[in-house]
Amino acid sequence: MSRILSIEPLTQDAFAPFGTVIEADPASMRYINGGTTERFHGLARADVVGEGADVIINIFRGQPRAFPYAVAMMERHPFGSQSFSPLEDRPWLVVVAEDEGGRPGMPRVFRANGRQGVNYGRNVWHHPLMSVGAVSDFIVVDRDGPGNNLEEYVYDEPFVIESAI
Ligand SMILES: NC(=O)N[C@@H](O)C(=O)O
Ligand code: NI
Repeated sequence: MSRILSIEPLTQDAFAPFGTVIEADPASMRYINGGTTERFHGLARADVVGEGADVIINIFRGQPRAFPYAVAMMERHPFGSQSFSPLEDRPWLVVVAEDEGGRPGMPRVFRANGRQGVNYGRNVWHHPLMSVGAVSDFIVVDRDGPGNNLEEYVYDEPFVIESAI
C-alpha cells in the first residue's frame, strides 16, 4: 500500500462520512434584517455530550505546515464535534479517516478553499489543524467540560502528503 496521500477537492458529498462542509450554500440562504443580510441557516450543528458540557467558540492561529508532510498521528474527540472556519481566504488541508476497529484507517486529504470550513462529527478521526502557506486564523467551535475529550493514535508508519498543491 502506498503511503503517499493524494488530495481531493472538499465537497459535501465526499466529506459526508466525516461531518459537514461549512460554506455559503444558496439552498440554506434566507434574507433577514430587512433584506440587508443573507443568512445561510443551520449549516452545521455542534454536538456535545456529557454532564456539564458546554459549546465554546475559539480562535486557532495555525502555523503553516511544511511539505512533504508526514501524517504520523490522528486524533478524535469522543465527547464533541469540532468545527474549523477560516478567517482568511486561504486554502488549507483537512485530513480525516474512517474508524477501523477503534483506530484510524488510511487518511483522506481534502483541499478546502478559503471560504470552506468543516465540522468534524463527534468521535471522527482527524489530523490537527493544517494551515497552508501562512499563519492562518480559524474560528473553532468545540466542547469544553469534564472528561478527556482527546484520543490520539500514532500510525506504525506515517503517511506522506508530498505537496499542498
Ligand atoms: N487539541 C486541539 O484543541 N486541537 C485539535 O483538536 C485540532 O483538531 O486541531
Ligand atoms: Ni481536533
